[in-house]
Amino acid sequence: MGAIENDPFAIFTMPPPNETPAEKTERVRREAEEKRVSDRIDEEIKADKAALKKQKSVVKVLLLGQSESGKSTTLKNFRMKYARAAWKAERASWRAVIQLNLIRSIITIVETLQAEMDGTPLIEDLPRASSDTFDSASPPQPGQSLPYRLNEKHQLLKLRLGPLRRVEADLKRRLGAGTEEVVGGGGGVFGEGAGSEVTGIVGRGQREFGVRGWKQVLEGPLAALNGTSEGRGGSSDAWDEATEVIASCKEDMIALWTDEPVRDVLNRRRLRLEHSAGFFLNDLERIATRDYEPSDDDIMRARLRTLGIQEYRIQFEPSSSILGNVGLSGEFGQEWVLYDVGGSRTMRHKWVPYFEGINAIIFLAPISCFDERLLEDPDVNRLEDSFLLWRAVCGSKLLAKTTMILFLNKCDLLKRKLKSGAEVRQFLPSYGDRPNDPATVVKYLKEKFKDILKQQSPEPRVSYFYATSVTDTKATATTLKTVRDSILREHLKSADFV
Ligand SMILES: Nc1nc2c(ncn2[C@@H]2O[C@H](COP(=O)(O)OP(=O)(O)OP(=O)(O)O)[C@@H](O)[C@H]2O)c(=O)[nH]1
Ligand SMILES: [Mg+2]
Repeated sequence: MGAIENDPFAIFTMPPPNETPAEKTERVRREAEEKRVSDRIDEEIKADKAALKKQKSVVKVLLLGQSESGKSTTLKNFRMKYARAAWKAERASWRAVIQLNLIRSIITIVETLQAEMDGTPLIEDLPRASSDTFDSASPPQPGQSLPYRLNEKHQLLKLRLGPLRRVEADLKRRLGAGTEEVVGGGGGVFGEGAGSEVTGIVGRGQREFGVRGWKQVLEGPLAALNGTSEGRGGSSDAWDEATEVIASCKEDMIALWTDEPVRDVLNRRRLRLEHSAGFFLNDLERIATRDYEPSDDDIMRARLRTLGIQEYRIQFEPSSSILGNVGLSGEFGQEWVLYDVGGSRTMRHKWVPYFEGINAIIFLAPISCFDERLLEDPDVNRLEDSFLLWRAVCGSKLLAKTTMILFLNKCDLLKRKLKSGAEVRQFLPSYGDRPNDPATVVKYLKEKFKDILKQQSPEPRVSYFYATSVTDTKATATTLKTVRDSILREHLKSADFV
């Protein structure tokens, strides 16, 4: 059989009849060139396909929620469990952040005492929430009618704790360009119209410190500890000086924090430091020492506000993946990118560009703050803000197919708050006469969030709801394992190219 019978297309590639030797040479050269171009195109297509497959095989998760909802803490849990080496390398660097958190609390107390000594009037009740479903007025605080009894001892403590201000400035400088003081502002649930880069607040004597790039910040002190951070103007000696001053102030800090009249003043001024972020005053004995090393729990509780968007990569071990269970191998789904965002209103306009191509949203709704208001907008109840935000996220067309995971967070604080007498129905009238216990509150709020999801989702979608306290690393590890496997399972289902 000839070539044409074997290959019907051979007729198109056969040499022309009566081809001269020169024509043949030219034809062979041309065919070789065409093959080279064709092979290159094939290679490029193959590489593009591989890149697309790799890109599609990467799992992308976005952490959303208002400021102080626990997004960065959830990320820390992920990294502690699944990126152990990087987590360990950063551990020492968190010491500076925790020391700064501690000093901030002390300075807040000193300033509050000063206001009391100066006779500065109590902050008036802030305006009521505009919503008719929430009542943001604070209930009367215990101890409001107690007389204050501040004396020379308090003046003396204030004097002796003065050097902490210098340490605060030093720590801030040392933590570097990645951090800055922040204040509030910005309207709209996604902070629309808030074009400016952050900056502002904070009410009730609290001040906060933000971080534009965790890595920058954490590398700063670490480099300083290693004596290599000339750019940040510091040697480890100067670094140790901060620790030295803090250690030498330990007894005075304890005296201040455990003083009964001081507690009365804090109550009168409605300053509940033990409920606020970055609270370490009950750990002074352990932390205000020369050889303090942060524990995992300390790092979870450390507070550093996120500014902008932070991206973290986690490479899961093949053995720790569910891939084997579903009969898949290779690198599919092992690489994850987690995006941590700043949650205050001025920063929310930056979220939307990240919605595209996201596999799952982990939305943090702190449910203990049913009686609190947004720092950046004191007219808005924090729980109400979470409902509005959840509504907007669930209703986003870009996220129509995204798996939604809701963490009803800060359950530990909810328990403490309910135990101390705060009543949910006082702030959320629709709660009605239901029992004011944590289980009922969690159940009620979970249903509310579920209803919103159902109403707002453009099409039915996969969703999961968890009651969490993400500072509890052990319980969170279990939750994260379930979350990871659920996200991966959905990702595999949608992976039509595998
Ligand atoms: N007690 C308790 N504290 C929590 C919990 N979750 C977070 N926190 C603390 O709340 C503070 C704020 O948490 P972050 O994770 O920094 O909050 P965020 O959502 O990242 O806030 P932004 O970066 O401002 O958007 C930290 O000091 C945490 O340790 C929780 O479940 N229980
Ligand atoms: Mg954060």
